[in-house]
Amino acid sequence: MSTSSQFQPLVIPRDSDGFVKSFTLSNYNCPTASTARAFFQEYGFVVIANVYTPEQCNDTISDIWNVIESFVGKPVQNNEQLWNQKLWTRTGIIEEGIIGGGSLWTRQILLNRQTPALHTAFASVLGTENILVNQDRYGMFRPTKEHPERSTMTNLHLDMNPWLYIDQEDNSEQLKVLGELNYDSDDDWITENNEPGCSKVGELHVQGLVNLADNLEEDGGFWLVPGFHKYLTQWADDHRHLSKLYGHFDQFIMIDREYIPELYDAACHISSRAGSAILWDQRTMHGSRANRSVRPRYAQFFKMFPADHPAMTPERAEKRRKAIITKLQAGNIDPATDLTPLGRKLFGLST
Ligand SMILES: O=C(O)CCC(=O)C(=O)O
Repeated sequence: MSTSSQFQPLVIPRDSDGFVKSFTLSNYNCPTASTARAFFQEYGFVVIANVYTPEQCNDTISDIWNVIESFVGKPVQNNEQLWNQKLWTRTGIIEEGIIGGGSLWTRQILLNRQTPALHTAFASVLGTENILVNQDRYGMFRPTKEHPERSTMTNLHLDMNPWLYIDQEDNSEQLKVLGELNYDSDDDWITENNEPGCSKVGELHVQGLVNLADNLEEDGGFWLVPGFHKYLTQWADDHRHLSKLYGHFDQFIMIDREYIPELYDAACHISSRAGSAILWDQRTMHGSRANRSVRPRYAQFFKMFPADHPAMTPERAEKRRKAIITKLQAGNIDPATDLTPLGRKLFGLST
């Protein structure tokens, strides 16, 4: 008989419009940053408001459509009839509403990564301003109210392997995987995201997204099990039988409702306003709900991590730097003039 205690999901504070409580940060040292960090530690996530300006949200939505139209090969933004399954299979991971297969490298997606308020949000939660930004993709969920077949898959997952996380004695596997990255494939950037090391070392890993339009529960999008980050090690130990469904070294674990109905019942949609960032602890069971509304859901995904992480050897940092410079050039971005000093640091081009 299991002696483990039962997980009690937390109730999330919301405002009168149904949006989850958010924090506005003026800088890394402001008193609200400590309050936001305490909220993150308690709930496993935090919403930071006003990270992108309304103009930046609109420009980024336009960029998402440019990317979609480049994938499908014709203009579709203004004709919803064309947002059909046949065309959409060309846009990325259609079941999860992800635009792009590996990471994306447009001018807008790259320049967004040097947004000072985004840096402040991650720095406040990570407890250091000396951080690097990853390279990732966009999310776009088509409206489904009149087209249920366009729905994404409501899912819960972890961008890590919870059983490796609790069973490993040290971070040697993480150091090996990250040390072997050559950054010659767009998928390498996703591999970089999903190596949190082991529970005994206990690093904090923080993922995030910015919602580009107001995002209510009926629009679908990001949801999570509040407070799960503190329960992950016990949960992984109690659910070892599920590990057989995955490869030993898999670092993306999506779990169907039939195996964890209690977590699907406990998961909450993190409704937030346009321009808000949602940051979450990588140990938190999370994913997305399907859209049920007449509005698209738009988002950009992130991870940031301390620049002085032991796995960032000089050799790896140099390969990463060269790969980013090549991509910046392809995106018509001159690091000297288009990136800010903060941007050059975040991209790992200067210390
Ligand atoms: O907001 C979403 O669409 C899901 C994001 C997510 O699960 C992730 O980035 O790991």
